Amino acid sequence: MTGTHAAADDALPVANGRKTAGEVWRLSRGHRLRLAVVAILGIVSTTVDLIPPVAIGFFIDRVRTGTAGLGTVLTVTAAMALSAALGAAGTAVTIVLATRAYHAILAALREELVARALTLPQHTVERAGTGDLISRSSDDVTAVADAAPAVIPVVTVTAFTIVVSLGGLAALEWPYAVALAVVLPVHVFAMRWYLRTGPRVYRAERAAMSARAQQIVESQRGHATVLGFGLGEQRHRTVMTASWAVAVQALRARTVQSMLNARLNLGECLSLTAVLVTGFVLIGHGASTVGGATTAMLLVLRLLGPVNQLMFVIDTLQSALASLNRMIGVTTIAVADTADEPPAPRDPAHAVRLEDVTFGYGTGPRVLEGITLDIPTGQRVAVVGASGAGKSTLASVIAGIHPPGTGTVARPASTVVITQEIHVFAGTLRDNLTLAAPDATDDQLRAALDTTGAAGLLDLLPDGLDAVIGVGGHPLTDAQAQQLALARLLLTDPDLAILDEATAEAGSTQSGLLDRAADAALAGRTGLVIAHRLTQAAACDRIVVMEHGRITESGTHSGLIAAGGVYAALWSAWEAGQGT
Ligand SMILES: Nc1ncnc2c1ncn2[C@@H]1O[C@H](COP(=O)(O)OP(=O)(O)OP(=O)(O)O)[C@@H](O)[C@H]1O
Repeated sequence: MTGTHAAADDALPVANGRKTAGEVWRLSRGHRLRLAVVAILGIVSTTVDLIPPVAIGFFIDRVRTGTAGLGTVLTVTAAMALSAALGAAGTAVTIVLATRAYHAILAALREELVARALTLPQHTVERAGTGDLISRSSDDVTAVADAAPAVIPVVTVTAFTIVVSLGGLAALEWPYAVALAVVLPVHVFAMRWYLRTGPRVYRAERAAMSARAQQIVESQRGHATVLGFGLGEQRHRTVMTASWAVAVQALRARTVQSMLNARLNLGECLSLTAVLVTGFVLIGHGASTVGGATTAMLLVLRLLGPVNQLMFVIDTLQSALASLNRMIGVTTIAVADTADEPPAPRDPAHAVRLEDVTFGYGTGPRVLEGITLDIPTGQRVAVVGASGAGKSTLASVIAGIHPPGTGTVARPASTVVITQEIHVFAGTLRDNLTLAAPDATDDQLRAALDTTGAAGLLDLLPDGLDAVIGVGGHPLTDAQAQQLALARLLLTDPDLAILDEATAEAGSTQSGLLDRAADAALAGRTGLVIAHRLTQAAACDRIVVMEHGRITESGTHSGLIAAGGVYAALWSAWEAGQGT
């Protein structure tokens, strides 16, 4: 990947300045005519703005030589009024056009970012942390959009004012331009120092914000676990530490800003002094008039105002650029990096085939070791084992969510996984179902709900399929959400269905209902069920037992009971537990 770097091994990439410039140029296609009009209007309105300093100098000289009359006053006043009106109108139009182009380009970038984020494989997002991606598509987009009102007027006006004012100063008397050129390096050094220091500080601030978002998202996502294990205090401390890191980085950023102010004040003082002394010497030698020196001072003031303003918005600009680099970092992740491993060629009689598969998360230890598994088409296999044995990881590797470390995985192209984390999208019940099958008719949607035992949901919701569910709508219970997911599975009609603890959350009254729903959803297709309740496993064609990342037993329920191994022991414990 070129033009981007990852802040840490697992972090999403961040584009460098060159890459960002290239991407912005590409996204500006379609707006270039508008940008050209911005440039022309900007130059013209800034040139018109030069009239007042020249008119004031002219007026002072007339007064000093006693040649000023009512005509001079009227001419100067009219020129200044005309310049103010034309300059203001031209500048306003320039800013409006520039702002429109800015937001149009940002909207295009945001669309690309969201489209890319939605196609990133889960393992890439998990490695980087969901918070990082969320922060880039929320905090960073906001930072870039919020920068517009402050940055656009200043950057557009300043850029043109600098060019035009410098030209005007040189045309007046070259020593003025030379005097300014001598002290200009102070501004340049201030700018260079800031450009060197600012992005680093702002990047660190944004990274700290990402880390904080990640901690908050994890605490909320794992709410049940946090409560279950009494981790509230620990999570609170973790979020506080992450928040404090944001505060420290924000303080650093504001310190850098204050140091910039000090440098700007020094530059301003030196520039004005240099031009004032030059004017004094030139007037003394008869090379300039008092009016000319006044015009020069006014031009320098005109120039310094925008230069200082530019420095102040560079602060916002740097922050926005750091965010822009992070946004573009996501959009430019190479497709090859994100493409899931294609499933190995498969034998139609064997829906799933794993050969000597190993897997570990990131640089962590292996959690799957030497897994060889064959699931004939149409067979329903249950995976059982202790917590942490690797069942969910195996399901993810089979589903293609995580590519295997070594070994090969073959699976049907059409595979659907249902995990405990079922997302109900904010929208109608119909929207939530047609995600899986956009062309499904209402009858088909109702039939899917009926098959998964969720037809009663339609009676509960007065608007039926048009009822709004999810955030801001009718809340669904966990069991209803699972039925919805199973109905989506039915509508997708995949060759392989993987149910990872899909019914484990259910209470005892719901579990029978969900077992039947899962049974109906799996009917007639190859299934892999990560079973926590052994009755679910017992109903499968075959059971594989996992221990410490390995498959240690495999067989039918009765065969494994007869073998008297780990499964038999688990079953006895389960039966004993049910009896109490
Ligand atoms: N995203 C992850 N990053 C790092 N380690 C992980 C991740 N997910 C799981 N693990 C680790 O991998 C090992 C296997 O976890 P896995 O969730 O696959 O087990 P499991 O048998 O499904 O457990 P459970 O029944 O508790 O869900 C565990 O040691 C777990 O801590």
